[in-house]
Amino acid sequence: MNEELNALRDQIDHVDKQLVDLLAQRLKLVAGVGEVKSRYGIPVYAPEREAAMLASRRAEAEAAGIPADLIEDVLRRVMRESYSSENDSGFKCVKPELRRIVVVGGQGQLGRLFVQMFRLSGYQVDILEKDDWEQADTLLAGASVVLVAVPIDISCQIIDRLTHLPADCLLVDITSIKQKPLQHMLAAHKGPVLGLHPMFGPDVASLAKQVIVCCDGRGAEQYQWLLEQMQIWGARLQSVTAKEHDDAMSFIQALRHFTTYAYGYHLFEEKADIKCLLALSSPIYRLELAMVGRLFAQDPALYADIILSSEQNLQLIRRYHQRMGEAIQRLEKGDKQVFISHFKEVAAYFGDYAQQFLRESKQLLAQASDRRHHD
Ligand SMILES: NC(=O)c1ccc[n+]([C@@H]2O[C@H](COP(=O)([O-])OP(=O)(O)OC[C@H]3O[C@@H](n4cnc5c(N)ncnc54)[C@H](O)[C@@H]3O)[C@@H](O)[C@H]2O)c1
Ligand SMILES: O=C(O)C(=O)C[C@]1(C(=O)O)C=C[C@@H](O)C=C1
Repeated sequence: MNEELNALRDQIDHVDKQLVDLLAQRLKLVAGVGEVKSRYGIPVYAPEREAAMLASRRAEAEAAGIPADLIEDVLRRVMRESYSSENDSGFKCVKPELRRIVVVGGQGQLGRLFVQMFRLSGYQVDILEKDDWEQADTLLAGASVVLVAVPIDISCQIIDRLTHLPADCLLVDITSIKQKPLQHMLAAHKGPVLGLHPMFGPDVASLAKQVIVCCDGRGAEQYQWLLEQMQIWGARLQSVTAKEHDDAMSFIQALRHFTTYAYGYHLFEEKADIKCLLALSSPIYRLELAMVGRLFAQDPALYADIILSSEQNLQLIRRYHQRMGEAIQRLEKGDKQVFISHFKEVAAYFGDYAQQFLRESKQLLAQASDRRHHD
């Protein structure tokens, strides 16, 4: 029996090796695509091409009697590799006549990423770090763009110092909040102003598909090139007002980070045994625990700054706390029907999204499960 099994396994090894060769061939072709795209300034991420390609491969898979989802999963993972490989050829420089770009805080986590992307696109970039302010006047006098990438709590203070930029210089920031920094930028500088919020952390391998929120300050025609440049990097731009941004971030960041922190704090106070919880977890609980645990692997100052950035955030958190109390009171009544009817009201609010989220999370869980191993 073992021999029979071994013979089949040998053949599987052989096929898998062919897969490795095919993937190597594919990545080589993708490197060629990256080179062409870099020359002509074509965006890394090509959603229409992906959709057409996936549709054809799915149909072929079905015809060959294998699940269409299998080839789609494989190709999506392969294309993730394409995005980072296409960074290697650099990017077309949309505005080669630009003088220098100064990134204030350019050695920080996110500042460094922007410095790298600008340099990969052929721009001259200077970094202004915390001990460099003596040379600031010289650096800033020759700048065409100043990008502020300092910690949130000092962002406005730093912006207030940028009062002597060249009149045509573009002033940009990447602070995680937008109304206050944008007001300060408009007050400090009379030229073009743009607020950005990259919706990703420093660990992304590529900007393909990553969202960057853009909030207009002034002089849209003078910063249009930067939007084009970021699209070439593969980013998806979302233009909103600074208020719309901050209102949404109260939910997406402040409330989310707070509830995650509170959940971790609760586990700690309850002395919950993480090892045991993990051993007995379903994939969804493991994923939830991972979402909580990953917060505590990161910089507490960033989270403190985000949550404390506005009174509006604290008010939202207080209302959440109050609603938890109300939900507990309903439970304490011990009336199952009350719970069910309230649950249905909330489900109606989610509407079709509830089903969509169920489908999406199923796929995520299947992928998380692939990565599981005995530990
Ligand atoms: N890290 C993220 O995931 C993330 C995501 C989106 C937006 N942001 C925003 O990016 C900005 C920077 O965040 P980060 O995580 O890169 O922080 P960071 O602490 O890693 O980097 C900040 C940099 O600013 C420098 N700095 C501090 N004081 C300075 C001064 N007086 N003058 C010049 N430079 C100074 C620091 O030396 C450091 O290199 C913040 O506004 C944050 O809201 C961060
Ligand atoms: O065809 C392209 O434009 C590519 O960049 C190649 C490729 C791929 O790996 O197939 C990668 C990224 C694009 O979003 C689409 C397809």
